[in-house]
Amino acid sequence: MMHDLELIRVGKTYPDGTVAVSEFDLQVSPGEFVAFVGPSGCGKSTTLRMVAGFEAITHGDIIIKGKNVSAIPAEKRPTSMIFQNYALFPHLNVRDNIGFGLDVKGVARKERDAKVDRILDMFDLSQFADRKADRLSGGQRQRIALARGLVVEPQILLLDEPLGALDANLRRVIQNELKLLQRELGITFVFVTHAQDEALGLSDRVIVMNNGQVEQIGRPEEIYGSPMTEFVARFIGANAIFEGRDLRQDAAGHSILTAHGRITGHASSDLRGTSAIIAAVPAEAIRIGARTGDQSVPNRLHGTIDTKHRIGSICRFKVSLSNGQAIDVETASRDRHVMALAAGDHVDLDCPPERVSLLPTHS
Ligand SMILES: Nc1ncnc2c1ncn2[C@@H]1O[C@H](COP(=O)(O)OP(=O)(O)OP(=O)(O)O)[C@@H](O)[C@H]1O
Repeated sequence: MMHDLELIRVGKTYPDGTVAVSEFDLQVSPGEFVAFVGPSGCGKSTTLRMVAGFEAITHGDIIIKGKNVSAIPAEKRPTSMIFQNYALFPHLNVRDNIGFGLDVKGVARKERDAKVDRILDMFDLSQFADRKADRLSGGQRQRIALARGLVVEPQILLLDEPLGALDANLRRVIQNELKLLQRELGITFVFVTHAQDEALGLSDRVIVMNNGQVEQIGRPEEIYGSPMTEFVARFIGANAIFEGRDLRQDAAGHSILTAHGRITGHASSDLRGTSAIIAAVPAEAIRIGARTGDQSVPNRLHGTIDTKHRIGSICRFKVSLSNGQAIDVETASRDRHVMALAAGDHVDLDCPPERVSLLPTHS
C-alpha cells in the first residue's frame, strides 16, 4: 500500500546550529490521524513546517503519495496547514477568509464560490458569511480556520496546536467535531499538540518526540500502557516509576530489586548488561485495598493514602509508600472497598506483572 506521507531520516539544523529534528522516520497511511506530542522545543512544529514546505529540510526526504516533495514549494504541495492563532485576516469577511486559499491557487470565481458555500454550510457558518473575522468568537474563528484549511481539499491536513487558544469546554467540543470531520472526510491529519490527553484521545497513532528525536510511535493504548523508553514513561500518563538494579529472569518474568523489594514485569527491550533499570507502572494498573498483611501476590507495596479525589467514575489516590515516594493510583470509584478507603488509611497495593514495563534508565 502506498503511504500518504513518509518521512525518511528527516533532519533540520537551523542556520544558528540548533539541531531541531534528527533522523525522523515515519510512515502515515491514507486517512490516518497521527499526533506529534512532546515538550516545548522538542521539534514538533519544525517537523510539521517541513512537511508543509514552510521550512527547508537539511537531511532526508519527505514523500507525499509516493512523490518526493523535498524540493517542492509549499503552495505546490497537496497539504494545508492550520495554526494555533488561526491566522485569519481580521478585516476580511468569513467568506473571503475561507476562499483565500482557492484565490491563491487561481480557482475560477464560480467554482470558488460554490466550494466556499458548501463548506460554510458544512461548518454551520452560513449565517456569518459576510461578517468580519474579528467580530466572531474563538470557537467560530477556529471553525473558519478549519474550513479554510479544508476548502482547498488537501490530501493531508496539518494542524499545529489548532485548539491551543480555546478554553477547556470549547476545546472539548471542537475536539469532537474534528474527530467526526476527519472520519467523514477520510483526509489524513497530522496534528501537533503538547497536550497528551488530546493526542491520546484523538489520534490513531501517537508520535512521542523528545529533543528533536522520535521516542516512540504507537497506538494510544500502546504508548500509554507499554512505554518503550524512560522518557515516554515519565511524560505520558501517570506512571509510578521505581528505580532498581539486579535484573533477574524466572518463570514469572523479569524482575529488579527496588526500595520496595522485587518488582516483576516485562522487558520491552534487551536489558542484558544494563545496570540501572526502572519499573514503570500505570496508575490505573495498581490495585489498592485495606492493609491485610498478605504477601502472597507479586509486586506487593505498602503505603498510606495522602489524598483521595473522586472524578466521575474514577477515584484518584495519592499514596505515600514506606520510603516516602508518592505515587498516583487510579481505580473505578464504584467498587465498595474503594469507596470505604479514606486519607490516612494504611493500604496494600499490587500490580499484575504484565502491566509493569522494565526499561533502561539514563539517570
Ligand atoms: N528559526 C529558528 N532558528 C533557530 N532555532 C529555531 C528556530 N525555530 C525553532 N528553533 C529551535 O528548534 C527547536 C525546536 O523548535 P520547535 O518550534 O519545532 O519545537 P516545538 O516542539 O514545536 O515547541 P513548542 O511546543 O514550544 O511549539 C527549539 O530548540 C527551537 O528553539
